[in-house]
Amino acid sequence: MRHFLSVNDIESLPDWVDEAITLKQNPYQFEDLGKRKTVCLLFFNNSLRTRLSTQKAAMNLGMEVMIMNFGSESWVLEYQDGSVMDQGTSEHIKEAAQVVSQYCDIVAIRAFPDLKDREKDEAEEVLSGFAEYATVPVVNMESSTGHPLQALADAITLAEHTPKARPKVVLSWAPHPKALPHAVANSFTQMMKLQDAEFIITHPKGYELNPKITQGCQIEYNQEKALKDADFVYVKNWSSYTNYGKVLHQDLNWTMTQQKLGQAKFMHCLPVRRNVVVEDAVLDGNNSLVINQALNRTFSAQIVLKKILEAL
Ligand SMILES: NCCC[C@H](NC(=O)CCC(=O)O)C(=O)O
Ligand SMILES: NC(=O)OP(=O)(O)O
Repeated sequence: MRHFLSVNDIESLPDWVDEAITLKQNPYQFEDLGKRKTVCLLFFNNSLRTRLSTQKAAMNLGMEVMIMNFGSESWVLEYQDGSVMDQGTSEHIKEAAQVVSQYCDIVAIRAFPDLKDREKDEAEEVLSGFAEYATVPVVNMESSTGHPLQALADAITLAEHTPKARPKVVLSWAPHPKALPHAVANSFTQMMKLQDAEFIITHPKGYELNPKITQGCQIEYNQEKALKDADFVYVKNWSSYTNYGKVLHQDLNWTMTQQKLGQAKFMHCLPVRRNVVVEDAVLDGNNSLVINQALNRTFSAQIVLKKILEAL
């Protein structure tokens, strides 16, 4: 079965990016491919872009779309094998995943981490549970550890705006009042490893990402040094990985400003906290690509759904 669970499920990043850019010119080219096919979007967490862009992508391919806020509207699921279900969980993932599969041809899932127990989050019980027991392909719409649809949209955006063959791309940590997941930063890093680019990650000490993911990446603790001559600056907050799920500090010296950005293009997956993560002048200026990134979410989802439909 052809699941799309992580950046590793992108067969060829340059080919998929090219295909997405072509599709963007003619989004209805494959409007018959999804005829009488249904995608079921299950949300355990909030969303604006992922929900609407994935729905739009499916509609462009002629698919039917069913959406459910699973976290608030369905039964609380059990994931443990062999558990005695006499506590708060009402239905096992084994039945739920098989049942959902009978109503659709593809199931897409958003399930964020709790950010309390690293081992539990890394086990990806929701996404992996569905991937194990569903009888249809599963798509990751942001899980505990990855957001591959976002990374693919970011690759499309980079390709559309790159000024040179080997751009300098900086992933810069930013302050945030809440403890946020590592998923976006993880998938962006994994995607950048597949690019011909000078890639640098910058963050305060203590905010190191999973070393398995950043292995081989340049890490620079001095933000100013990292940002020098950058072509693209991707800003994102994440909570500590080593001191798992903790907000160590909210140092506003790391907020992205127009002055720090210089001539570089600004990127962020959204939603973004204005004047905490990034100052107004950047978002309201000409170098912000955030709205383009959000548009490209449609085409990253459309490429993924198209590949899956073609393999059904
Ligand atoms: N899907 C894009 C980002 C989702 C999530 N951000 C958030 O939860 C921000 C919420 C807030 O700012 O209250 C994250 O960082 O992974
Ligand atoms: N970028 C992104 O995934 O946005 P939503 O959380 O609004 O879907």
